[in-house]
Amino acid sequence: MLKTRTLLTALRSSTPSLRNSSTIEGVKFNDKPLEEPPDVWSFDSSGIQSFDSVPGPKGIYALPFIGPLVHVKKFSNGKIGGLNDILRAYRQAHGDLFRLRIASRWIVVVSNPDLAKEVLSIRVKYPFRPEVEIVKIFGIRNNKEEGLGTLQGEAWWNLRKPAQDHIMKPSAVRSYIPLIDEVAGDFVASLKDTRTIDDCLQLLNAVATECMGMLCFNRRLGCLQGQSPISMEDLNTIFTSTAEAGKFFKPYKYFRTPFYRRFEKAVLKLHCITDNEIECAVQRLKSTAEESTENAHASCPNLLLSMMTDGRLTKDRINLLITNLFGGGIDSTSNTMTFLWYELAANEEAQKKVYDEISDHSSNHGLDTTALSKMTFLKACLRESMRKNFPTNVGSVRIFDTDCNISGYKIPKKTPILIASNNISKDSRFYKYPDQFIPERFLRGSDALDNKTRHSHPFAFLPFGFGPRSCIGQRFAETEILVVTLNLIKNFRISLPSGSPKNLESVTRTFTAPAKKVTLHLTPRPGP
Ligand code: HEM
Repeated sequence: MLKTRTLLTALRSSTPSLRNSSTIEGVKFNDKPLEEPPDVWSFDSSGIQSFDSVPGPKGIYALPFIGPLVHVKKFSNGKIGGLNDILRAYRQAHGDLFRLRIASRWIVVVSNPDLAKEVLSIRVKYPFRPEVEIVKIFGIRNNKEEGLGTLQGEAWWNLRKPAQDHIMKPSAVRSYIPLIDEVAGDFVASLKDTRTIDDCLQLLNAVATECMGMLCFNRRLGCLQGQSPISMEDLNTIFTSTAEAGKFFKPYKYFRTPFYRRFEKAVLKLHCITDNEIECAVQRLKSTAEESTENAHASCPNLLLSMMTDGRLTKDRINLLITNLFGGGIDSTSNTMTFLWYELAANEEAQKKVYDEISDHSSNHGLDTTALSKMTFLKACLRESMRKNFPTNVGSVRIFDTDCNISGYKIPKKTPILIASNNISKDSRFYKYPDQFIPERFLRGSDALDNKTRHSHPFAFLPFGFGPRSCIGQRFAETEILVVTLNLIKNFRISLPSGSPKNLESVTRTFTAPAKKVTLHLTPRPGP
């Protein structure tokens, strides 16, 4: 808890000797040298097989540019299907480790949890994720540094380390529970007279934006009353464009195409919104600090303030980070929550168990932190929903700057290695009955299930990635989804319109989204 005096000290502190410091009206920021990340990986190359022996397409299918075109045709019956379908077909043809051409480059794909573990356990100083070209080009054309998701090397680490110290600490996330609970409570109250949610995702976008407003700017943005500062259309443009921009032809590299211009406009708007919000948040902090008595703000968790007073980040980098968090935290959670609600609506029995669990553990006096930790079945439902409706496109990609040994093959440095997590989580070898919603898979001690049905390999399910480059917002996202869902199910029984399919079809952009509008019916539960 931050007391007013601490706030004042933090806001007034200034150290003349700090390097790279900049100021927001008297608030000092600086870049302190960071402790070095751990060991660099090296391997013994004796006795391993060459890269050419890695299974994969041969002959015409292995040719640069031509290969990808013909193999897409071959493996998808002439249709350019989803990348996951193509990877599944490749796995069936070549096994769990194969290489294939994307344009002129080789990439290596691993499709089982043991191989995923092998790749993700390679410890390097700065894990490298492939660049997103359109983001890079935007940065160059607008003189803006790249964000956490696409920065590399030491620059990435210098941003990631202080950010994760503040965002990933369980105590930091716990302190946001009452604030998320407040948003969730208001949301559920706004549904009092609603019997049908026409477009679930649209509504959840507003809830997720409101929650991110609390995390990033410490203020209620008013999204539940239709006052969202960012339009969902702009966020859609950003995420759809980053997914689309990776495709074969990239004219936006050379010209400001209409596609690129739409992307640029949406990202600039996002920057403008966060810059403005941060400025206002700093002003609010200053006036709070100048008041002599303690008030509500002083005892609230405050990510922005803790970063400003931490001393390792400049003002520009804090703005960049907050922009990443705000932009990255909306689409991801709203889509994931929509799938979870669909599953609960489609699976009456699971929903009843969630309701019973909520009735057993929650009270009417706000959400108790320990109560949330007891909602094990609800958590299992979330995980099972993410397994079945995997939230991201394909899976994590890693690139190493030294050669490495994967399963006895030498993988040359700089070769992207893709962990096909989306496919692994739906592979019947690791999850029997993959199309069925069986939350018990993720319950500890669920001995009634056999090993093939139960979740039994930690690397078979990686919706947030793994390791130092994993999702920095994981804890916040999970907490938000659980708290909002808990509030909904506590107050309403949810169901699908008659004739709805059991499984919701999806489209993959950066985050997986429902292919069609999701409509839900609400039946109020009896009061306490
Ligand atoms: C259900 C919701 C979410 C899912 C499924 C998700 C998933 C992911 C995944 C798979 C990655 C890449 C991991 C890897 O390469 O190994 C990632 C990275 C990232 N996520 Fe999330 N995410 C979610 C919510 C959030 C939220 C709420 C925030 C912000 C508060 C956030 C911010 C980020 C950032 C900044 C990165 C880049 C981290 C880095 O490269 O160091 N995410 N996320």
